Amino acid sequence: MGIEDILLDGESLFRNISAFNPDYMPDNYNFRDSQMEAMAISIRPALNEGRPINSIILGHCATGKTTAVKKVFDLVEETSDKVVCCYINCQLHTTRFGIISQIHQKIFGHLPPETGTPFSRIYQRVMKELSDNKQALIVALDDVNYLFHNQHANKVFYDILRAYEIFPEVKTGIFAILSDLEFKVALDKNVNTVFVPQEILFSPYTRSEILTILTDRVNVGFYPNVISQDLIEQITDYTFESGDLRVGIDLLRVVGNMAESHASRAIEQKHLDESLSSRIPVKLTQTLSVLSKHEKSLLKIIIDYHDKDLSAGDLSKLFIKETNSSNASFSRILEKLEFLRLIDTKFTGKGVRGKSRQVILRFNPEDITKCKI
Ligand SMILES: Nc1ncnc2c1ncn2[C@@H]1O[C@H](COP(=O)(O)OP(=O)(O)OP(=O)(O)O)[C@@H](O)[C@H]1O
Repeated sequence: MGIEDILLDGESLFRNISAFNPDYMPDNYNFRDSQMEAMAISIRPALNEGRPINSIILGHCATGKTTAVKKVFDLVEETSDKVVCCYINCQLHTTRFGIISQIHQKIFGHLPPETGTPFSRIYQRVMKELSDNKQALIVALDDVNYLFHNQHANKVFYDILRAYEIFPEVKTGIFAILSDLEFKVALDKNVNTVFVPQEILFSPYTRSEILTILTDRVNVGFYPNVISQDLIEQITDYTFESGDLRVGIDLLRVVGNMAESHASRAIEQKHLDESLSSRIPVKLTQTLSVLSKHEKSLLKIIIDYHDKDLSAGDLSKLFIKETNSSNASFSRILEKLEFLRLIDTKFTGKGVRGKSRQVILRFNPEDITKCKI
């Protein structure tokens, strides 16, 4: 097939390819009723001028936490205008200013000016509006562990939860979403004075639940008979073993594309085999996509020299030479890469006062290179 044929060939196996996108909102959303009820119960007091119940929403990755929160928020906003529900992705918004700006956007429909307006003025404007409208505010902080990095969590929680000290009428609550149970202890440490939450737990999906979810997605995303039951079962096994539902949803998209690129009318075993052999972990792709230019540069240097056993000091010299940045910036970025769990650092006992550190990649360097950072 020539390139033109590929572009013009209207025939597709996908009825709705967006069903495999990471942000797709499934109409059919099963197995999470009890968690969604618990969220509704936490929000209910706010519908009657009470204070919402703070909650921590815990569960491994891809157990449906974000989707459940967004669905409940939509339902609340359809039911009542007494509560403003604001969902914030803390991977993207990590500062007090960034977070209050998102709340501002939710309330006023636009972001505040990025420069020149101090935090306190935006904060007052937001809270005054809520107070005038007698509205409560619920903020869902997704992947809240990203706020621990620069010790922003405590301030952000304080900003939101202590609004009543200045505006007694404003009732506020937080849903803190965490996918790594280890971080729960860190959250307690970071915000224990202001945040005493109830827990809403998202347990991992069973194999049969995964099968149902993937089958639903197949029915929305592909035309009938594009994929056999046997292949769906194999993808279910692979997903169950990986412990990440996103792997299965993404794999469906990849095998569909693979079959299309072979101009096949259906997905075949060889397409699945080929897709599995060239897979990049989804989680890795996601993490790499939020890195800045300098963060990527340092990661590339670490990859290039990963088998040379260089110390952090050696890497620092290479990084400074390539990017013209300072040693402080090297240390900050190294710490961030470690925080994102892309690398580990280990003291070797060598160097000045035994402070020399070795930097170890936590991922297969080939996988990172495949992501074309
Ligand atoms: N019960 C379900 N039914 C259908 N699709 C689901 C269900 N649970 C999760 N998904 C799908 O799995 C993917 C991940 O879900 P979601 O982002 O809500 O999980 P999460 O727990 O917030 O993940 P993370 O902690 O990694 O951010 C999404 O594509 C979502 O549509």
